[in-house]
Amino acid sequence: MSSKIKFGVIVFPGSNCDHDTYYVLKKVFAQDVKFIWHKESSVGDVDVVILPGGFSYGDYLRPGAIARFSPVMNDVKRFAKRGGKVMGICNGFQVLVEAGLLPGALLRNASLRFVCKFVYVRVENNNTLFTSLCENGEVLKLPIAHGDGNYYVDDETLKKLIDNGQVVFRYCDKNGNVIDEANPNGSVYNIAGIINEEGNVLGMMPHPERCSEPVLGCTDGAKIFNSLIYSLSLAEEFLSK
Ligand SMILES: NC(=O)CC[C@H](N)C(=O)O
Repeated sequence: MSSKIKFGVIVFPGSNCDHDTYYVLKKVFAQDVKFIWHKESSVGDVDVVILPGGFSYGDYLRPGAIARFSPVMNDVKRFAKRGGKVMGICNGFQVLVEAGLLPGALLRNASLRFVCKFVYVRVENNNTLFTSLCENGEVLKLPIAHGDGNYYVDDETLKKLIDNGQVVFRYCDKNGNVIDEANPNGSVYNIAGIINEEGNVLGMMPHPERCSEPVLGCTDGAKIFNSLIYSLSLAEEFLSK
């Protein structure tokens, strides 16, 4: 496996996981990473765009509702449309939904409280770029920290998401049982992460960048970044032959 994958981490005013994401990709996974200020008109020459966690525009109005108008978002849409890989983590997921790159909405947590803790999610589809090194049914332990993580989608779209394998992660207990008690925010169908129909845009509420090295007490997040890096490197190797 040859060259490095080029990541771009978008920085909105109020992003606060941009540096964690940059650090993890650069230092833990030894990939190429650059920050992309939200006022840029282009994401430039990158393989993957990451929309990081945080409180873009202070979560005013609704999380992600203002960030979606940032100039760079036009190019993120263009990039995604032509197959570019996009990953939204927490606030990034909220921005992707507001921008219409993923279906549904992220509502206030059912508890009306900010929830910050480790949760378990079950991998529902390992046939994605982001989960290729996971098993179907595998349980990952990941941290969440959000006030608006309550994923909502109408019944018809939910059925489509399920039928198409677009539900990638669901909140579960540590044995992989998807139960109400394991749902930290009231998300419909215990959804913690989804992918678009084309398979190149992923949004997830948990933070893999906060649990990708042993010093942080958990390394399950690394499985997601490693899957992505592995999948893209394989594709690159294949195309170069
Ligand atoms: N960790 C984050 O990205 C926070 C997400 C978001 N602003 C919320 O509180 O819902």
